[in-house]
Amino acid sequence: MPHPLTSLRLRFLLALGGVLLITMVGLWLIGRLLVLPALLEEEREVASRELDRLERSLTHNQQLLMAQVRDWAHWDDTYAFVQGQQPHYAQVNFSRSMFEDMDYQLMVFFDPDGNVHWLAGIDPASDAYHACGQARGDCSWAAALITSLQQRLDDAEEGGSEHLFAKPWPSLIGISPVLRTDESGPPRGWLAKVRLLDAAWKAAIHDQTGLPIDVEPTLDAGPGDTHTLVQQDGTSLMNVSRRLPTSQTGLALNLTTHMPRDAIRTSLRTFRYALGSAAALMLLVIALVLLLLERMILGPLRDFTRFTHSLHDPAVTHSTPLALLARNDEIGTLAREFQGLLEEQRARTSSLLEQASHDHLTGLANRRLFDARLDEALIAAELSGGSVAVMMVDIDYFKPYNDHYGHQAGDTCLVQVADCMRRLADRIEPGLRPLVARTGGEEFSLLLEGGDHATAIGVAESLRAAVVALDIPHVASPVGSPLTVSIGVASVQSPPFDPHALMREADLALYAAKAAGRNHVLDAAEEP
Ligand SMILES: Nc1nc2c(ncn2[C@@H]2O[C@H](COP(=O)(O)OP(=O)(O)OP(=O)(O)O)[C@@H](O)[C@H]2O)c(=O)[nH]1
Repeated sequence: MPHPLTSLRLRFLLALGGVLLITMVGLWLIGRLLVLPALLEEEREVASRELDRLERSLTHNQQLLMAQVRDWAHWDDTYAFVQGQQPHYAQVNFSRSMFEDMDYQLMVFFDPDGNVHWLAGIDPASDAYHACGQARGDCSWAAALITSLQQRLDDAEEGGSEHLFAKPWPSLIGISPVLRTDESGPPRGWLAKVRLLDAAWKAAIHDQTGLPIDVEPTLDAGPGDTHTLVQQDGTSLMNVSRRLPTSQTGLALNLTTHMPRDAIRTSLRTFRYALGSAAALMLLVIALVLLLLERMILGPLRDFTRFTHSLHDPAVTHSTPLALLARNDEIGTLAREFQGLLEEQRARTSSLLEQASHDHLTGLANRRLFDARLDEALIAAELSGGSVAVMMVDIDYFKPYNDHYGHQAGDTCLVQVADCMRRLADRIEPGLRPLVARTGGEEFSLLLEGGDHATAIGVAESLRAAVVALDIPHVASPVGSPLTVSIGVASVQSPPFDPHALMREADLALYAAKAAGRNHVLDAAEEP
């Protein structure tokens, strides 16, 4: 069994875990380096578009103011008023409520020399409405603003001029020359109207656009919009500002709004959700892959390993599990190849065992096998109280046979005698487990397990007669043709169950049989 740390399962788990990690890091990097910057860029673009909207609102307000200025300035009554006529003009047309309704902070009529002819407005500090002939006394709050206006009177052509002021207050300005109603001249002075970009104006813009707005004086216009992230009441907001140039040199207005970051938060949440889902999906896939790996590869490999391991036990003779052999995949091919090799190996082993234990000429058991079986039989007999009989069979005068008929014929003769012994053994009761062996050149032995002495003598006699019956000519035999054998018989049925002693007895009996004139069967008891 492989070490748990080197097992395929763990290595696959680590490899798939690595893939998951790399994928998640890759996705995270994609989110960080590509998605997030793109979302931020889009958020900035949206913020800039909102600023565009606010700027358009401001411009629209400016144009509206300008149109109102022109309406008033191109009017016969105004034309007369700035020339000192129309004594009730101011009283009839101007009041605090009119200023409030029209969102005017200040209206100033200038004479053709640029001097103030008349003015009216609401002091932003005291919120008091005053109308005056000069920017003094109750109207002194407007003096600085009027000075700025006077510097721009010359810019106002027939159609008038629009201005954005940063100081003294952020304000929209409209200036128009005073003409008759039919817009004929000559101009008799100027009319200027001022609308402050104050809290009321900001609230109105907020209502119109849905965007909070702030306008602050600042130094000079800067390039592009600036975006900053701020936390307000625990909520992340994006502040976006744009510097608008004013008519006042070196001064600008900072137009600012802030927007909730809902869109980017939603997108990021969606991205994180997608990331989490991808991770969960990959985990599921990994679990599934491991499960399939276990079922399709690791499980069968384990079965295979268990089987190959069991082959170390020589008693195991079964073949590769059928489930493995039946597979159509690579493991099936491996199992079939292995089974083929196993069968070849077993056949080779069996052939080697056969060669090692049998005589190649006659096919009978050889001495090694005979001795092994004799040892087993004696042990079994000793344990069970049984008996064992052996007989030694020797062809009479075989040397003369060889000399007379030749070695080849001698071989044939040996095979004939061996076959005769085999046939006889086949007829012996199987319970005696007869074993015929070629134990020497022209010497054979027969083992009977459990046969008593009389049975052994009977078998030996039958064998001697059977060889005679073969009628193999042996004209060179001193005892005369046909070929004969001499047999010595020995048996044991009580201790000691010694194989050497038993074989020596059989040998002595054989010697006695030969001495008795050959073609004889003698047992140990009958030896001289
Ligand atoms: N053809 C052949 N002869 C063999 C083989 N093995 C042994 N022999 C011969 O068997 C003969 C045995 O001769 P001996 O031991 O003198 O015995 P014997 O001539 O049979 O005499 P006794 O046994 O006393 O009857 C020898 O000539 C061996 O060469 C064999 O495999 N083939």
